[in-house]
Amino acid sequence: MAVYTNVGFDEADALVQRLGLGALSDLRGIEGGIENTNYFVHTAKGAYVLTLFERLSAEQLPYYLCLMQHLARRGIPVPEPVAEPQVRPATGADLVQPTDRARCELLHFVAGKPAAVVQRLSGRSELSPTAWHCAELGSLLARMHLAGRDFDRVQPNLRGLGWWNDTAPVVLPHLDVPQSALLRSELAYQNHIAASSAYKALPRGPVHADLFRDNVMFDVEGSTPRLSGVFDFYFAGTDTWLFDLAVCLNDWAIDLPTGRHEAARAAALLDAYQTVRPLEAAERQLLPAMLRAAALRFWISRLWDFHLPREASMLTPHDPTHFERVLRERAGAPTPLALPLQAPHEAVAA
Ligand SMILES: Nc1ncnc2c1ncn2[C@@H]1O[C@H](COP(=O)(O)OP(=O)(O)O)[C@@H](O)[C@H]1O
Ligand SMILES: N[C@@H](CCOP(=O)(O)O)C(=O)O
Repeated sequence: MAVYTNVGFDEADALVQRLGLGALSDLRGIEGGIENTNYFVHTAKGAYVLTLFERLSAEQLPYYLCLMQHLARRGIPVPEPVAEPQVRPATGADLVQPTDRARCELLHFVAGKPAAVVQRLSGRSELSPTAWHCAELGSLLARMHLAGRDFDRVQPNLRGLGWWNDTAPVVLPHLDVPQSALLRSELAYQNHIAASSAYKALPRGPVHADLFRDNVMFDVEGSTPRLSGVFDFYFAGTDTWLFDLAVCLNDWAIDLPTGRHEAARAAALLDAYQTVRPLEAAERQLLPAMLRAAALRFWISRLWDFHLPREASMLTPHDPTHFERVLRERAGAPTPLALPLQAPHEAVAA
């Protein structure tokens, strides 16, 4: 469980009442998660999740909360944040502008921390996905990318290349010689890729950037699992759609003990994605590089969380060696997927 900040019953009750959700009947710290403080909240009106943001600032949060609202309103199964009811002034003269109002309405403060209350999704995560689950995810991911095209806010992926470059020197002292060599060489490779014209041509928009198995829920209808929702948008940002796809492939379509690519699940995910949005030539070309980028991103963040842990009541950091293995696999097998990945005329040009 990651509970960095304890929230009292009365304080949570005051918040949900203010949001028009009725009286609080149950408040429980959530097991799982590493980034923020999360509680399951039950009120007279239903089931919600209260999140206290431990690292993100009140200035950064409207991007994530408004993105969730935007996607939910376009039919993507995303928990919609609960807005603060507006107190209407007697005259229209001092009404706030819609953008500012949206920012204030979705963001709350609890125990001195910025906080949000979102709908609780039904279902459960599937940690041993089949090709069927991967196809459900692939289709949802493509629909989510398309639904984000008219989202009007821009905020970079805060765990993107700049963060990797800044954080590598912080974790390097904790690594042995082969690990340091891998980290340095992969970072150099990713900086080279990011400067290429092929990379600059990649389509981009708001991406989830952390769509692991534990951030997706499935309901079972009869014997058929149906994706019921995706959550935890707090690593989202404006980035390439391909990076988002690579994050998913690296978590949903690998053999976990070895980190090796698993062909049937990867094909199911990719086919379902491409049924909704076919990949462009530059994306097919750079998929192997983005699979490496996605492995590097989570290797660095896991190293950082592991070697520089934060204070929490209970916290189980994720194993960094997993993504070291995935990265070695990806770097050693540059075209693991059944796609025409690199036509001769599409070589990466710096
Ligand atoms: N909207 C939601 N609906 C249902 N369960 C949720 C929701 N948000 C979070 N959870 C539960 O809380 C856990 C931790 O949430 P997560 O967002 O992954 O935390 P963190 O951002 O701290 O890593 C999840 O594994 C899930 O069980
Ligand atoms: N998914 C990341 C870490 C972020 O944790 P989450 O619980 O917020 O998804 C990882 O596995 O390293």
